[in-house]
Amino acid sequence: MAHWGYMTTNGPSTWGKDFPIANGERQSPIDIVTTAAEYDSDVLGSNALSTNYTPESEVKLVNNGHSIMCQITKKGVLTGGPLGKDEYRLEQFHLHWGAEDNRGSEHTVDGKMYASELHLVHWNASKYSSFADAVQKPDGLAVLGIFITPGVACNQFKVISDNCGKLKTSGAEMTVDTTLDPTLLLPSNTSDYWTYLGSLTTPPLFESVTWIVFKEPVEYSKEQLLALRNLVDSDGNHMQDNYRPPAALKQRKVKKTFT
Ligand SMILES: C[C@@H](CNC(=O)c1ccc(S(N)(=O)=O)cc1)Cn1ccc2ccccc21
Ligand SMILES: [Zn+2]
Repeated sequence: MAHWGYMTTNGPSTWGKDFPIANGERQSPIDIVTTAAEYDSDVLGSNALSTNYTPESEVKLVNNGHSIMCQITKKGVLTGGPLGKDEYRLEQFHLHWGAEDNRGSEHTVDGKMYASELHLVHWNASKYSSFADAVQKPDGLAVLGIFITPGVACNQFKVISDNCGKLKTSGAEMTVDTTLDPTLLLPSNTSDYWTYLGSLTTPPLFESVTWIVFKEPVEYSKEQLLALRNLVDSDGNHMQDNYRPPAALKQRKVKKTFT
């Protein structure tokens, strides 16, 4: 089978051929209709979402052919909010972006697309033994979605944007000898978010993700966004517009932690 991607010939509209779950009941991303989201005080009340990440002492970057990914080696824990007492372990983070600032995010807010979307991927270490074990379980994964909008540079993201040029080709990997604190990639307000049950947004599209999408976007500079657009994908083209459009909400409710 032609490897999946984001071109006309192998993009999101073709994924259902090899991955029938593409038309499933809990697919991601979705359009977040803000007026339809339900305020849920017990999601907020019982225990606030909390992150406890250990800064990486070196940064392992991989161009995996459809995004740039940072592999996490230190212990980082996400818990609380919709995750209850379960502790989810940070595994990796990566991004999706557009060829221009008017598109690139996967989730949309009342139809609005942001220039990019950062995903911090976690797996349920309270219930499963590894990422591979958790990846197909309905409560296996939790992903933090952070909207990115053009503005001032994000200092913590510099180690990635400054090295995209060296990760040009698909399969390229590198280790940068510098620290990175994933906490500093999050927006300042991590209390206000939407949450719903969804899936991986790329094949195999497993329906195993509790999504937590922050309301407040983070700013990256134009140069940082341009660095992403200069990456090359597995077909040797510029890696851009690597986002899946919103899937049907079907019988799901989106919850929000703010009024
Ligand atoms: C999950 C795939 C690899 N994909 C991901 O890990 C992944 C993570 C997050 C997102 S997103 N954009 O939703 O945040 C998308 C994909 C590997 N893989 C394929 C089959 C398979 C079977 C067992 C273990 C791993 C397996
Ligand atoms: Zn993603």
